[in-house]
Amino acid sequence: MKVKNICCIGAGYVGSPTMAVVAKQCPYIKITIVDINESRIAAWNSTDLNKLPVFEPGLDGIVKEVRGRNLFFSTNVDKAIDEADMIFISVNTPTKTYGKGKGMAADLKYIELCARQIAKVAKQDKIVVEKSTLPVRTASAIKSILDNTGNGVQFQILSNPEFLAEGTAVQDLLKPDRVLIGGDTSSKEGELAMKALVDIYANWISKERILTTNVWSSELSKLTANAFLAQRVSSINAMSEICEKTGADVKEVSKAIGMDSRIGPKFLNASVGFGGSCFQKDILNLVYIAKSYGLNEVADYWEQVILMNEHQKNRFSDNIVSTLYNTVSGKKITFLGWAFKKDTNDTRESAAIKVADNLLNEQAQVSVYDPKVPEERIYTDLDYLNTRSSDENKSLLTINNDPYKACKDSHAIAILTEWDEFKNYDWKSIYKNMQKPAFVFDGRGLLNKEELKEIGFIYYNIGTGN
Ligand SMILES: NC(=O)C1=CN([C@@H]2O[C@H](COP(=O)(O)OP(=O)(O)OC[C@H]3O[C@@H](n4cnc5c(N)ncnc54)[C@H](O)[C@@H]3O)[C@@H](O)[C@H]2O)C=CC1
Ligand SMILES: O=C(O)[C@H]1O[C@H](OP(=O)(O)OP(=O)(O)OC[C@H]2O[C@@H](n3ccc(=O)[nH]c3=O)[C@H](O)[C@@H]2O)[C@H](O)[C@@H](O)[C@@H]1O
Repeated sequence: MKVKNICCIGAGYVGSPTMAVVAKQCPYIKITIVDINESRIAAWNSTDLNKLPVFEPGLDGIVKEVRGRNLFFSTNVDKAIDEADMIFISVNTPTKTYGKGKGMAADLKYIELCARQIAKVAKQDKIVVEKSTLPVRTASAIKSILDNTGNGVQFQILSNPEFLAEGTAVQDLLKPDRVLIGGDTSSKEGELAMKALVDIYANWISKERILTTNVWSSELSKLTANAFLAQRVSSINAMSEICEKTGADVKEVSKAIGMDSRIGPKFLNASVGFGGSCFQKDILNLVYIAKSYGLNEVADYWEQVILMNEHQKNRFSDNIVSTLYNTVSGKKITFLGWAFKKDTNDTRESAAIKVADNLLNEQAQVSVYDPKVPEERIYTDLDYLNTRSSDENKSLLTINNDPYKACKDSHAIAILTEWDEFKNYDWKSIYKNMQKPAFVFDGRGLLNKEELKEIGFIYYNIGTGN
């Protein structure tokens, strides 16, 4: 079967870049991305490419090329489902905030709504692809809903988790390390459905990189990959604290261990803590799954990755307070960066949020500059914590579109995101306009320590003694 019409439910950070790249590489497939969020769809349809809801290097060019050709954004979910041969579900699967599994399990209500809607609308056989990250065995729940509430048509469920990282999404999609497709390997229909999806990717990805497995292995591999990646960050962050106490330098340690080909050099940058919408959520989900099978030691093992990450964020803000003579009350502290990593406007679970909250508890005046994150997003992130009223957050935290103004008169600068532009600032002029002594707390090991010290800054880096 050759797929000619795709519907993708969910126009977020995954659905839209992924489908834009599929549309670019497969001009013969008509793709409609649908979402219930009208303003998000309107923004994807905006003629001003700077207004696209997701900032990703290279994405605007691709959207310009394919939008209106074979890629469409719409709120008409039923129509797109009806017309499609293959439907990708790429909706959010956040941590549950209520009921059983609160704070740990994945909330699958959006997934279930999609399944019920597909079942209601579909009048011909469809292949349904799980693109969202899901707990292992979710495919059986989706299948049960589709088979029991559908119109008697046949559904094949595939798992096709996404491994793109934000900030490099386009490159990751064009040249993935691998594509993973899980399906029903025991039936002819299952094999055919998998082949239909393999054939789409094979338009630009070599067959050796397209891996097919049973559906449970595919679902679990996604959670496993994120757990391993996050574990590496927590591991190097744990070493960073030992480095600070012993005079070792975490960058040198990373380099030394990374040259061992069994360890490898990537993902060994010590930081203020990992953020992003998925690492924490997916590990919590894994911990919940382990606990639900009574595997308490397994659950505790993975939970430690999150606990270490919390510790890293707290110890960063604690260090700011203790270094500034044990009080930051009324002192201006400037945050350079709010996004959870560079080259994205995404702030979900960004370390900056927790660090800001801790400092605001100490009555600091926090001033924020981020090149891509809009002002209202920053306040929404803080308000979501419910630590203090929205008015209080607004009075304690200010946002500035000019980094030099953001830094003026501050006692300390904290680097929360590794945006490249921070390296090229005129640090002499920033120093001149700050309170003295002027401190820099580099949560990303981004700046040139010697240069800053030469200017007069007192400079703290994660993972090096002073
Ligand atoms: N953000 C990332 O880098 C990655 C995310 N993932 C996974 O992909 C999934 C989606 O993540 P994001 O794109 O970041 O989420 P997102 O929150 O940016 O986008 C999800 C979209 O789905 C829409 N939606 C929810 N229910 C709907 C429904 N019933 N009908 C139509 N639209 C609906 C929402 O309005 C939202 O716009 C999650 O499971 C996530 O774990 C996987 C790999 C990378
Ligand atoms: O499922 C997902 O959502 C995605 O999660 C991560 O991608 P992402 O969160 O976009 O970004 P990463 O580059 O993995 O960074 C995550 C966090 O770890 C931090 N990090 C990363 C690497 C490192 O060495 N040190 C470090 O602190 C980053 O600053 C960031 O806050 C994975 O890398 C993707 O493969 C996966 O698809």
